[in-house]
Amino acid sequence: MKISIVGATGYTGAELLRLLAAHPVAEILYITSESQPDTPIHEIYPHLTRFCEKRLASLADLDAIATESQAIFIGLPHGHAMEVGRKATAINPNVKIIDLGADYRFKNFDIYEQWYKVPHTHRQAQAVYGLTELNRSQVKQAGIVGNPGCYTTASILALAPLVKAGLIDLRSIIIDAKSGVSGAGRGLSLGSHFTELFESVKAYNVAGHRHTPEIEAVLGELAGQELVINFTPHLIPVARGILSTCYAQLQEGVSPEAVDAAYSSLYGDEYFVRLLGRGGYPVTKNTRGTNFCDLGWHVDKRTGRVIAIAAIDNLVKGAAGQAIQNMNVMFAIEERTGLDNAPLYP
Ligand SMILES: NC(=O)C1=CN([C@@H]2O[C@H](COP(=O)(O)OP(=O)(O)OC[C@H]3O[C@@H](n4cnc5c(N)ncnc54)[C@H](OP(=O)(O)O)[C@@H]3O)[C@@H](O)[C@H]2O)C=CC1
Ligand SMILES: CC(=O)N[C@@H](CCC(=O)OP(=O)(O)O)C(=O)O
Repeated sequence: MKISIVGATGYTGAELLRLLAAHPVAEILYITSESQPDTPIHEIYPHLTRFCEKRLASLADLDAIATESQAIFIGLPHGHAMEVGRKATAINPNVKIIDLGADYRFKNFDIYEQWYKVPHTHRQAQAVYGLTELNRSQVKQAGIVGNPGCYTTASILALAPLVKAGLIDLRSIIIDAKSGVSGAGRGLSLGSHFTELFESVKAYNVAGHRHTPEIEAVLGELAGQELVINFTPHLIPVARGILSTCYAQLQEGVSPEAVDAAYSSLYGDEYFVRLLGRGGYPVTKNTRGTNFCDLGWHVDKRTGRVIAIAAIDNLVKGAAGQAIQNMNVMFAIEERTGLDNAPLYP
């Protein structure tokens, strides 16, 4: 399996390199950076010393990258990935693309343009949304995968069983989610400054975060009808981890056992979804550095609401891990390959 990573100097690129170092089948051909070409990657990320000491190439090498690779992971800001995807697939129509950003996540390009404020220049209707547990059979056939966002992975996994089984009022969904700061990438900004973050928690992009239309599109497809949600993200002073707490009104007469059955039926056989059951409390630390999503749910008899909670590592199940899970599925490699490590604890 010959693969390359475009945008290897970002946090998701570095996490791909960390995880792929333990992948017995993937051979990394090219890794790229536009700001630091020719630099050995372990000089930028010393934790990769002995695991990946490759010198960075750049997009000037895209002809060779596209021709020689079977798959290209793209870890670039939105708007840039689709240009790389467009050029790479023109050079080699057989190369598979796994984009970690938003450019291939939407079937409705108007919604993408409305929320991301850039024109969509590679409109591939056949691109597959890479939430592996929900779309495995399509991922298997895909040439291009749009890997989901981090908040969306946790929130959709928490709500999908309830939506799919028709157990909740679709107009009542509220998602309250918290993310570690690596979710914002490696670039410097005032918001990710230690003194701004430490000993503090804040909400941001209330009623306007870009993961809102992504969650609505996927849950709407599962429900077979359009829906709208409230989604409020929060920044917390940790490096990794997302905790997504999701609320919805249960339909009249839905029993707690019916809620339990919806979760077991969708995820009972899923290795990377660990069901903590009714009354379970997922903890981000238990998923740290791994591709697991831990799920627990509660039924509040007083309010008639169900509260579903998901914990993931934003850089793994929320990005690089799920991207490798998708690569494994696309190339008929056992799905856990390179991803079956225990969490670092405490
Ligand atoms: N961080 C997270 O938890 C998650 C991130 N994502 C998405 O994955 C993608 C990568 O995120 P992340 O790794 O966090 O981002 P970073 O900001 O950490 O890294 C961005 C990467 O893109 C490159 N880059 C930046 N600007 C340009 C440009 N104009 N042209 C070409 N390359 C550029 C940088 O390379 P260099 O400067 O060396 O050229 C770097 O390798 C984004 O789309 C993000 O939204 C998705 C899920 C989770
Ligand atoms: C903490 C933080 O800033 N998180 C990022 C989401 C990261 C992610 O999943 O990004 P994309 O969907 O854009 O690929 C944010 O809120 O924009």
